[in-house]
Amino acid sequence: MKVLLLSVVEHRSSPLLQQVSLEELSELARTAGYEVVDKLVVFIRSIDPKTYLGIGKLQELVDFYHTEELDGIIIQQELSPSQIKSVEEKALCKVMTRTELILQIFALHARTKIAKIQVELAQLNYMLSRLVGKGEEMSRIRGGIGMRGPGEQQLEIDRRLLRKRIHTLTEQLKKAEKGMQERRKKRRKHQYSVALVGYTNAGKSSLLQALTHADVLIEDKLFATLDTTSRRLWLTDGNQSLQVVITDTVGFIQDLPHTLVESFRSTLLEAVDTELIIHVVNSVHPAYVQQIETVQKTLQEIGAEHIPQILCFNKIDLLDTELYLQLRQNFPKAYFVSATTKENLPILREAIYNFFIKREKSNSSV
Ligand SMILES: Nc1nc2c(ncn2[C@@H]2O[C@H](COP(=O)(O)OP(=O)(O)OP(=O)(O)O)[C@@H](O)[C@H]2O)c(=O)[nH]1
Ligand SMILES: [Mg+2]
Repeated sequence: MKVLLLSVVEHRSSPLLQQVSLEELSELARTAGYEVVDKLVVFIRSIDPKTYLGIGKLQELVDFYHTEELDGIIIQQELSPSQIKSVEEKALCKVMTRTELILQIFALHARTKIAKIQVELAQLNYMLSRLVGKGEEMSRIRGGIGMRGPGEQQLEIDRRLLRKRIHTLTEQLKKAEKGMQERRKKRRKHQYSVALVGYTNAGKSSLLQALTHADVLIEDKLFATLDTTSRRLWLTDGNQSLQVVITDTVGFIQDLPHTLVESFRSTLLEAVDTELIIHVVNSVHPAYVQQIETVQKTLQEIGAEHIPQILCFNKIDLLDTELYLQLRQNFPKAYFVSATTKENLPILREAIYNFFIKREKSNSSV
């Protein structure tokens, strides 16, 4: 499946960031199984209401890439349904937005019943929001008065069917979540808990495996993990020992589609409803600073910003010495580990241990 990737931007602001997010779009496309023939940033003076990127630019792309021979074009920006239709008519191939691509990956990777329901809900809500937009576009064309056209009647039917299915799924999800919460509560009783949180592909599952020898899915793909996995972790300082439950979670991404955040909110909240968060960072990613910000923002969005965090830079085996020293200087309180070589994992274990021991002491002294 051959695709062309486009990011259409109005200003020439921060070309580096444009490049990084295009690189991420490319990773997303690869994860979904597409072959990327080319990726480019298209600069425009202003958004064209009909085709978004403007008919001239579009024609250039169609001629240069023979888009009719491609399986699709994936666009970083959120085009309206009518803009997508216009581009499709001109390019003679399917056009998809980044949101749709992410939804597709989630659908591909969902394994448990609960994840499957959550993904379908997110997809349907996205479709519904697009249909609502379509209705508005239509009524604008009609000037707001007059008879209902056949197209609009169909829209009404589609909308009603979507809403019905959304309602059924929401009920199913509520039931499944309740069961999950109860099971987890039982498990968590009298147990210390930690969550591994971070940008997608940071190495959260690898760390869980390295720390607990759990058999979890690790892939060089975005959103490999959609279901939360919990494992036991034994920590000791030679005298005293304690058991901690450590949970792997779904990764975060910049501009995570709103409907996905909504659908996964309860799972995420459940997963991070712990005493401690280990925020895992891919230390060799060129945009690691933005990735840290995105994770903090998402934690805020789900109401988990108050939970104490340990910042943990992973993949240090790939870092050159200079960068490593620089990072250590910039983040003096952070931990620097490698899930692959297991470097510094004992120090991380010690930090987790100390966190709970300290808390225990302060609790008993109150
Ligand atoms: N060199 C190196 N590679 C690592 C390290 N940790 C993880 N990786 C690789 O990074 C990729 C992503 O690892 P995962 O553990 O699946 O990452 P994740 O954060 O769970 O990703 P998602 O579940 O997709 O959000 C895999 O190819 C791992 O082999 C590390 O310390 N060093
Ligand atoms: Mg994972």
